[in-house]
Amino acid sequence: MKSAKSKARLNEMRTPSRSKQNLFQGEKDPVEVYCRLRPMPRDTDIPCIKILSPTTLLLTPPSTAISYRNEGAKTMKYTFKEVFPPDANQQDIFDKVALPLVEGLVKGKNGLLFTYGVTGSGKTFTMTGEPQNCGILPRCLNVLFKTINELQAHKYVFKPDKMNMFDIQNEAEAMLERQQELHKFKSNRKNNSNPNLAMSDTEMNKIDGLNEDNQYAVFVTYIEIYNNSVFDLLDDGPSITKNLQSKVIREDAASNMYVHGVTEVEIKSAEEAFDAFYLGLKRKRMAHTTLNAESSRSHSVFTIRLVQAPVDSMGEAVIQNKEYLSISQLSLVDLAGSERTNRTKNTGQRLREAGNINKSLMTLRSCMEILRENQINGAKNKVPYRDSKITHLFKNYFEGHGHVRMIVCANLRAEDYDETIQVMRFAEMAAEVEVLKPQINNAASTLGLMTGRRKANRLFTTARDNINRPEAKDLEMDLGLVYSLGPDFPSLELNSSQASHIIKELIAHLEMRISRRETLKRSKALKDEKLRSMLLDMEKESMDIKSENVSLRGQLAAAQRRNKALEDRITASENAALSYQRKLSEMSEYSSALKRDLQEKELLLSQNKLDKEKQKKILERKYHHKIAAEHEKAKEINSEKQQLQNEVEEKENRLRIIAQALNGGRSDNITDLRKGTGDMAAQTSVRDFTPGSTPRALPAHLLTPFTTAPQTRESRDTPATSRRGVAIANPRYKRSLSADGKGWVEHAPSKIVPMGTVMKPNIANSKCVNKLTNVKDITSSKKSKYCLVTQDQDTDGELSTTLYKGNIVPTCGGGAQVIFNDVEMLKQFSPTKEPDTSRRTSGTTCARHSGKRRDTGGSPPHTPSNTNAKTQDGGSSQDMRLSSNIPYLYSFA
Ligand SMILES: Nc1ncnc2c1ncn2[C@@H]1O[C@H](COP(=O)(O)OP(=O)(O)OP(=O)(O)O)[C@@H](O)[C@H]1O
Repeated sequence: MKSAKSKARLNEMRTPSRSKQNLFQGEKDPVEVYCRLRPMPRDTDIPCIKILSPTTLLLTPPSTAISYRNEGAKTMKYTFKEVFPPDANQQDIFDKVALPLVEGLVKGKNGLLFTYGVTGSGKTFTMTGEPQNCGILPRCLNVLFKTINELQAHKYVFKPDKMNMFDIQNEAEAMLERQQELHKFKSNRKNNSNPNLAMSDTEMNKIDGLNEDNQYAVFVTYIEIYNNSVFDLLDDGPSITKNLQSKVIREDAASNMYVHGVTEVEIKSAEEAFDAFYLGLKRKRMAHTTLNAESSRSHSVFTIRLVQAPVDSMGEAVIQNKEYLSISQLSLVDLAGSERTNRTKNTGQRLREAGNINKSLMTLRSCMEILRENQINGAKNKVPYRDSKITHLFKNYFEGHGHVRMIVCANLRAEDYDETIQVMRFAEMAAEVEVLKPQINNAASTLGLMTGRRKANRLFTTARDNINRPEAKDLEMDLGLVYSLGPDFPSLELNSSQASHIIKELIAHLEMRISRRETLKRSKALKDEKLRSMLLDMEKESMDIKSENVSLRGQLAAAQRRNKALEDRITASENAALSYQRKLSEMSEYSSALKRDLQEKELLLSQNKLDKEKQKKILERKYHHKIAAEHEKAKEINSEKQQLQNEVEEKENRLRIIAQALNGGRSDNITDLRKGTGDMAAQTSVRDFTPGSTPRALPAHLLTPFTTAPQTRESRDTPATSRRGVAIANPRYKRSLSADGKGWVEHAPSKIVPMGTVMKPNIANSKCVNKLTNVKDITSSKKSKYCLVTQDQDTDGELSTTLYKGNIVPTCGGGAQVIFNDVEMLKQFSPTKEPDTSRRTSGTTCARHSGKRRDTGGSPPHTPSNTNAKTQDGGSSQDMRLSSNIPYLYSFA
């Protein structure tokens, strides 16, 4: 119930249309209006159009639309010749809308196709298309050239006369112009091609029903109507954006409208046509609006004119008569988008553009309306074609003869509803306008020329060429009249009584003809048989060839596949090689940078080397000087040493004399010595020599540090103020050597080097101590000898053990003192070392130095460990760390 109601309401709302009777009266055709819906730009968009059937649309106003406010939610239904859904492809649209127009074009009919719709609804997409998805225009050119391909006249045979008509030139004139053009082309070659617009040859089929007895030529013009001025897009002059002259629209002798002085280019192939189109496209004014980033702001008109003229009876050259020319044209129009200026928010130039666009579309609309009214009511209202350039130019289509088709492009989305509804109304109204059916001008038929003459001529030429070929020499050919039955009939006039002989003659003639006919029949039958068998052979051969062809095709396809694979591999390897080359060049750059670095560093290095050599030479020179100086000094020292040695020897001799004197009690000797030695005698203390001990000569350097002042017997009893802390030995308390037990106190280092490596004396009846902490060790009556053991490494790296031996003498304070009187050195030389001849004695040398010293308070002797010697009566301890190996006196006061 509800659906019936709404259906009734829909019917009510449909705009008034004329009855079918009116539409198809007489020799007129209505304007055919198609609708193409473009896919919605965003998934979130809400549609306002629904496809009810392949020809009908339903529009529902959204609540935001102006018409919703005025009329409420009234749905509108619109009918078209066909509705193309959003997923319709370009080929479908071309086949259904444009192909019939191209067919009409080759048959001499005019056609007009325009796209109409709001901005961004897909007009340009439909007309031009996109790379790899061509629109109507490239497809029209493609199919046209595929159709007329071999039937084209040579270039410049037809030449525009600048007044919308054409002249016909003979072959010589045309050739001259071609040569001139070739010359110009070479010097001024430009490439405007856009390969993306070109289509593959296999995509299009050719049109059937072409008059093959005509020669054809294609001319194109491409104009733009911008701000109601006409501009030539194929003009090779100054750039379209600079100071371009607008063109005027004129009427030619046949009352056809045309753009005066427009560049009309003769095109010989689809590629040339694309070049021309692309050149024009580049020049088209494009501007951005807020609605569409690439919106065209002008109407563009691409016109294809096809000129055709019949060939002569020989089927070769065009008949040189303009009257037989047939000119048909197909105009493909991409109208600028209609838009609501308050919605686009355009200002200034853009606002003016929009105003002009809308005005021209409005004029188109009112022209259509008035035309329709005139056609319906028979009124003769003036149609305002001249109000706008676009309507002015297409006046002929509406008043003259031609097919007019329109594609209405529409957006499904609700936000475009208000504009879309206007477009739909215009489309509905345009569909009711009628145009006269185009007439076919077949001037050639009035010439009385046979049809198919061109083909016949071609076949004849081919056959003649074949006969002249050398391989056709042996071919059996019957080029004369094959089936003649003999001479002409004798006279059959029976005008006398002897006519019977005429009858006999006739009978004989007829019999002869009959027999000849029989012969011919037999020969024909034979020939037929021969031909049949020949045909059979040929058929067989053809079958063989076909099967061979199939297998060859298979092989070819396989080879092509292989080739393709190889090509792919080659491309891949080329790419890889390229990348390797890049890497190689990078590496070589890097290596050359490294080499440069290396060279710089080598340079620096050699510089440094030179500097060092220089310094070395300087140092060597200095060193030589120093060595020489050292030699000099050594010589001096040696001589000094020699002198000193002499002195020491002399002193030793004196000391020996003193010792002898002491032992022998010869005081006179002492006196002599004192007299003789002066200071030297005073430096040596006689009291330090223990009776019974073996006097030994101490080296001078061991003696000197302890003898700072001459000592006398008196001064021995009273210690010098500087030696106040040191106990004085009291010879009265001295134990006799024979009485004591000759026990040894052996003061050895705590860390003794293992016996295997260092010499160590074996002292019998000894007590070994590492530290002298207990005074009883030396004051006990059993120990009268003291031996201090040190182990050390000499300057040659040899280890030696030194024994400092002495007697323990009790002091008057109850303590004890040690008087060193012997030094024993045990050394072991390594056989691998360079022997020191001065010291070596069959592998082991014992150096023994003896001497007696009286402690004079000098530096304490060296001990292998830190030794604190405490005095017996609790006196202060003494640090005995030493810096030399010289034996001293231990004193325990
Ligand atoms: N049927 C379609 N399928 C896919 N994309 C489309 C279709 N129609 C239009 N488009 C896309 O929509 C955009 C606008 O289309 P187009 O430029 O053809 O609009 P227009 O009506 O010519 O605009 P204007 O009037 O401003 O020139 C383009 O990017 C185009 O690719």
